[in-house]
Amino acid sequence: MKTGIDAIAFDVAKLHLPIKTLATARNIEPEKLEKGLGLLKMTLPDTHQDTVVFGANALTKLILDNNIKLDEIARIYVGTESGIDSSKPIGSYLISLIEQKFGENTLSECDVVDFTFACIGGVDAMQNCLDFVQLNPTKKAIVVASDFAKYDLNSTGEYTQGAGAVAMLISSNPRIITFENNWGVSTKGVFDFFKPYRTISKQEITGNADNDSWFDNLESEIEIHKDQPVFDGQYSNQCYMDRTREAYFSFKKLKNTSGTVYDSWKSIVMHLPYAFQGRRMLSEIHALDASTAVITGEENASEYQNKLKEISKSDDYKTFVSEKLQPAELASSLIGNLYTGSIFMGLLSTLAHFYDSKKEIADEKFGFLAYGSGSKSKVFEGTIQPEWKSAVSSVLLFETLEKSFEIDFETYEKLHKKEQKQSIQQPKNEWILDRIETEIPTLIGARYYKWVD
Ligand SMILES: CC(C)(COP(=O)([O-])OP(=O)([O-])OC[C@H]1O[C@@H](n2cnc3c(N)ncnc32)[C@H](O)[C@@H]1OP(=O)([O-])[O-])[C@@H](O)C(=O)NCCC(=O)NCCSC(=O)C[C@@](C)(O)CC(=O)[O-]
Repeated sequence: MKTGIDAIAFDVAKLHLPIKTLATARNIEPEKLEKGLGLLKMTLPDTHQDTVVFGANALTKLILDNNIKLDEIARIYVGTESGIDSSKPIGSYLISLIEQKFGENTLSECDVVDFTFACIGGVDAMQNCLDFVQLNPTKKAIVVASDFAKYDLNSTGEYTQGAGAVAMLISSNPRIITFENNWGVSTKGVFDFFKPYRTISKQEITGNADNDSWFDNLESEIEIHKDQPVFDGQYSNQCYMDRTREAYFSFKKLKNTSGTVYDSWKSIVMHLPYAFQGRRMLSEIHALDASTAVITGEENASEYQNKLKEISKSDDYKTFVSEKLQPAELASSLIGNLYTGSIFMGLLSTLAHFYDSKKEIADEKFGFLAYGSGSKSKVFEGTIQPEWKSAVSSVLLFETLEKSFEIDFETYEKLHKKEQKQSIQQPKNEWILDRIETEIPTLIGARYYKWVD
């Protein structure tokens, strides 16, 4: 029995800062960001938006565009690394918002949970839902991948920021893509990128050592939460390359083939923290799995790196990139990193590209290379289904991204520092964060959302 993605919808932050504006303000050559990393815009949440809002908007679109009957949905599994609570999952918020709009108890028998493993949590949620549908072919599941990729000002991650969500209906006999049950996996516990609990000593804040209560905090250390990660950019690239290579060859072993795996893939969809990450990282796999050996593994470290550089500049590799990788990069250049949603946005970008250019891709195989810091990679493949075009015709990806609203650098910094209190754009036909409780002791921090027509 076939299982896979039957329908897909997205919601991306509607504000953007042109990368050129950021480059100029930060004294970086714009060509480095545009031509070196493939960045054109970075999207940013408005003051009324957060991870719940993006997830709920994508989920609402998925339900409305595809006339989904909520009593058929057995589970909604969320991939996110931008949780807003250490106990209550984003999934719990999504249930209450969808019931607010579609009727009380419409999802009361639906199983929900969040999956967190940096950018790969959405793929973990999907794999789990595929297994579930395989066991329960009459049931359907929804996967929502929602995140806000926020980095410190002036950091090397700053130009890769982005925000939004992708929602997908997982079913048997799906219209868009079916997945085979071969999952190459590579895992290693590392600190390439993470969001630790951080503390500041109360003494540093108050200037005295007596540990008096400070805003009801009795502990001598004050915990702070930051959306921005602690990370080592170049090391994270190395971990990405190592895990992806290992998962790719583990996948090849599962397929029990001696042929070049990527040759059987029409398109390759990778986790893209920025548009050109895939093309910058894949030259090694391209060489190692080539039908005629280009690198032997006998080279010393610097010879090996030089050879990879040479390969990445070769005509053969450039053709490989433009044929197999570029369609997935298109949306990423206009959005930035979506963390868990990035790989699914890459799929949507590829589908929208072939749809807009009127190319038939039914029965073609797509390869997926997922990565999450911390670190884990999963490599798997899927086959595009005959009804893919009708299933994506209402998605209007590039048309929607074109309408994004440009902001200036000053507004960007105010939003980043949370100094901007008023919405930049009036919300319409979407969820908004209405308020956060500050008074009632048993509800402190509770977040309330509402739909705006
Ligand atoms: C990714 C890095 C490290 C990049 O770091 P960087 O310092 O911005 O850039 P770089 O120096 O590594 O590379 C710039 C490229 O631009 C080129 N260049 C230079 N000047 C010019 C010019 N004038 N004209 C044209 N090209 C130019 C230059 O040659 C080079 O291209 P290459 O040849 O090496 O491919 C940085 O952006 C960063 O720290 N990002 C945050 C972390 C990150 O995204 N890591 C990626 C892997 S980890 C991951 O994907 C997981 C993640 C991050 O999504 C989190 C999760 O899992 O939750």
